[in-house]
Amino acid sequence: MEKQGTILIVDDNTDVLLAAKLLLKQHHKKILTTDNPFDVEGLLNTHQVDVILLDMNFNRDAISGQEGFYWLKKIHTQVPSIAVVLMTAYSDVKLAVEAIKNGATDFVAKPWQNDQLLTVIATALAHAQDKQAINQLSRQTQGLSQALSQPQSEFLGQSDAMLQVFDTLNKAAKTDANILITGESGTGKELTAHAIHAQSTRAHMPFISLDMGAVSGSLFESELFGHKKGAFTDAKMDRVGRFELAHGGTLFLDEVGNMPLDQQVKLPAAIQNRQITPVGGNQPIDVDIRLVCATNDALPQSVVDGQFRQDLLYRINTIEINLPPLRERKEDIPLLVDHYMNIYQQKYRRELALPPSALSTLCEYSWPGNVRELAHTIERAVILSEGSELAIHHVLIAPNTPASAQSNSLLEYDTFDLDVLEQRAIRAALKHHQGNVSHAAKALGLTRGAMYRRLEKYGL
Ligand SMILES: Nc1ncnc2c1ncn2[C@@H]1O[C@H](COP(=O)(O)OP(=O)(O)OP(=O)(O)O)[C@@H](O)[C@H]1O
Repeated sequence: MEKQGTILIVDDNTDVLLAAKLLLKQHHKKILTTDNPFDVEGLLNTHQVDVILLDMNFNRDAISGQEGFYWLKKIHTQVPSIAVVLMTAYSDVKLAVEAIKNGATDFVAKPWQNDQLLTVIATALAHAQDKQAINQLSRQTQGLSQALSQPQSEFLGQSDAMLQVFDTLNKAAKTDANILITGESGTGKELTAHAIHAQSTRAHMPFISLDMGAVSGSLFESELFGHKKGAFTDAKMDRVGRFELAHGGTLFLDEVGNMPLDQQVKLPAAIQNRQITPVGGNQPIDVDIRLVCATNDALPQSVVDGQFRQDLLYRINTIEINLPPLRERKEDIPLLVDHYMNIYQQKYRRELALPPSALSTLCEYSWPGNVRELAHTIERAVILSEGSELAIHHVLIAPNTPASAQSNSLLEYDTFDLDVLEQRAIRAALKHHQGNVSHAAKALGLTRGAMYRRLEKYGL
């Protein structure tokens, strides 16, 4: 077995140091020794020590062990995850208990039994490694939750419809009410979910999201509630579900309308009771979450069609925020164009003026892909414009033609470029299905994943 761990032995008796070193070096990767506890601080600065075997008395006549406690405290202030095993020739149970109470991992009496010392050090090493792993995970989680809870971009709007959205959002964000966000693809549902989290009292806690459109049928329960090792063939170890990960924070279920009916059964009770049971487990776990869901499906209709449970809809839509399509709030277009021009001019180091004719073309266009499409259109225009003005005629396909004519242009074959034809088909399908990506993908014979890859590719 590969030797592991760096052990530091601190004892004023050099015979003890030598004996312990000879024994431990057969089992551990690196052994450091010092007879002077004042050296410890420097050693910890230069080495990644996992375990310290620390004498409790350094003055010949001292037998109280208080010195050991002093150094123990100092070491933990410097490196909290280090495991410290205290040793003394004057052992007694009281001292052992006090050592543990003061944060020692274990205690050995001198002279030691070799087997006993090896076991104590091996256990302390495992303990230290667990602590290091937990520290690393908690740092990761902190970083992740900070990154994830950052609003991805500014949330803009000046139309009456968007002012109404902001008003509802401000009122609802402060409560723990379940919120359902509806709207076509690209209208800003995910952005809204982030804004809710950022304005809630949970802002410093995790924002955990799950795209229900991307989870395969049999894995829903495990994704949401976690599973216990052995719960099913592939469950090789315990797994924490999204509900638990979001504890204290916000759980965002995107594309909630894509959840298969048979997988919806356990969700209403979990939401109602804020309690989940991992697959294969029998202990319910309390979870303190704020639930935000989003969909571009008309869920009441899905209920009528027998595709969505009514009790689930009632649980998730305490407050509903509907994001209107961009074509219904054209007053927002100049603001958004300005915003994305700033972003992309900075990104591509360009300085372009926006001619009034370009702005009016942008305002007249129907934006089936909503704000996402607008952002991508501006980005392409900034890259492709050759003069000192933003030129949009390259990037907006037949911008002034009405939507019906745009889809007919498919039949005219003014080009045989497959990419252009594919783009047009996707735009037409999105238009036809009011921006509903799932429905458009289905109509085009694509999976949602393949559809999203194409939307990304074409910047739609
Ligand atoms: N009001 C807005 N202000 C600024 N940017 C916006 C706004 N609305 C949407 N966006 C931007 O448009 C893009 C699409 O937004 P988002 O992903 O939130 O839409 P969505 O409704 O969740 O889409 P889908 O249903 O396809 O997942 C993002 O880059 C987002 O930052």
